[in-house]
Amino acid sequence: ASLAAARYGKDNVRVYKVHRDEKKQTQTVTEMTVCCLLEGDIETSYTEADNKPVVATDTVKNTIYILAKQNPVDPPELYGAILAAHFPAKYSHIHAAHVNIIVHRWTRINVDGKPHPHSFLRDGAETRNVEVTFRRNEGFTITSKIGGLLVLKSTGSAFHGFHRDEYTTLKETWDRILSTEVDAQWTWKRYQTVAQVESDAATFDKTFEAARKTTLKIFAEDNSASVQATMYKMCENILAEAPRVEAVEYTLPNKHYFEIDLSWHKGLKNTGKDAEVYAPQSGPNGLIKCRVVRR
Ligand SMILES: O=c1[nH]c(=O)c2nn[nH]c2[nH]1
Repeated sequence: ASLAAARYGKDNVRVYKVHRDEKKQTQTVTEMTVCCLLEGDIETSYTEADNKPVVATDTVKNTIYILAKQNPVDPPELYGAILAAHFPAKYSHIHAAHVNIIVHRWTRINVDGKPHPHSFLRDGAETRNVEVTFRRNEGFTITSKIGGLLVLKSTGSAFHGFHRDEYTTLKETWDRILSTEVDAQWTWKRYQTVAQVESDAATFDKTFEAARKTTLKIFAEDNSASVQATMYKMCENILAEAPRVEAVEYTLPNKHYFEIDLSWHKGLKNTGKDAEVYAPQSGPNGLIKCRVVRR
């Protein structure tokens, strides 16, 4: 047998950082969960029980905290790049690092119409995520993500004209509930240095906000012919708004809400245009994926 691939490190490293603006008497917080995995000349630690090449995962964890203290943690793309580049720079036998960051929501609380200086709420399980791979002599591959953005529309969604045969029972519909949990990501043109990533810092934030806004706008306004058709429009818009983005990928579960026929009860009408009470389904669910690139 031989080792075909190997990477190791620390996962689920929870990090909180506060920024205190003395002048404005306002504090800002960031909370994230970090995974950092290393690749390099580490084969003998697997094949010969030789621990000499092992930078301990505990050391990786310590490094995550130290670099969070010494560097900005926002945008996560920049902190991810600083962290990923650190290991090949520090350890000549480590050639690549893979960093995954999940940024959790702490939205500033508005009290009596005013943003509170140091109080926040977790308004949803939605996260902003980043995946950074740094490989010596190759630079950074950065992917930015929206995770877990749960949306529903009560109409404005149809699904008809699909293929029918002896396996098909699904009825066509011109008016259905559409609900999904948006998992969207966009991959940037390769960066060569941390300085180049830093020079684009504002672009990462701007693009995240634009992608989120576009997703919600198209979800709401598109008279959806299908999940496929609506998600393609989202991807097209993001590519148009972010010239440095090379590809956009969406993964959308179709979280079904089924009509409940109640006509057996005294002829109670609750289907078609009379449908009001539905059964939300945990599963099975549709799962629709796409990757859209520039022509
Ligand atoms: O939007 C949809 N796309 C599909 O492919 C599909 N299949 N069943 N329902 C569906 N809805």
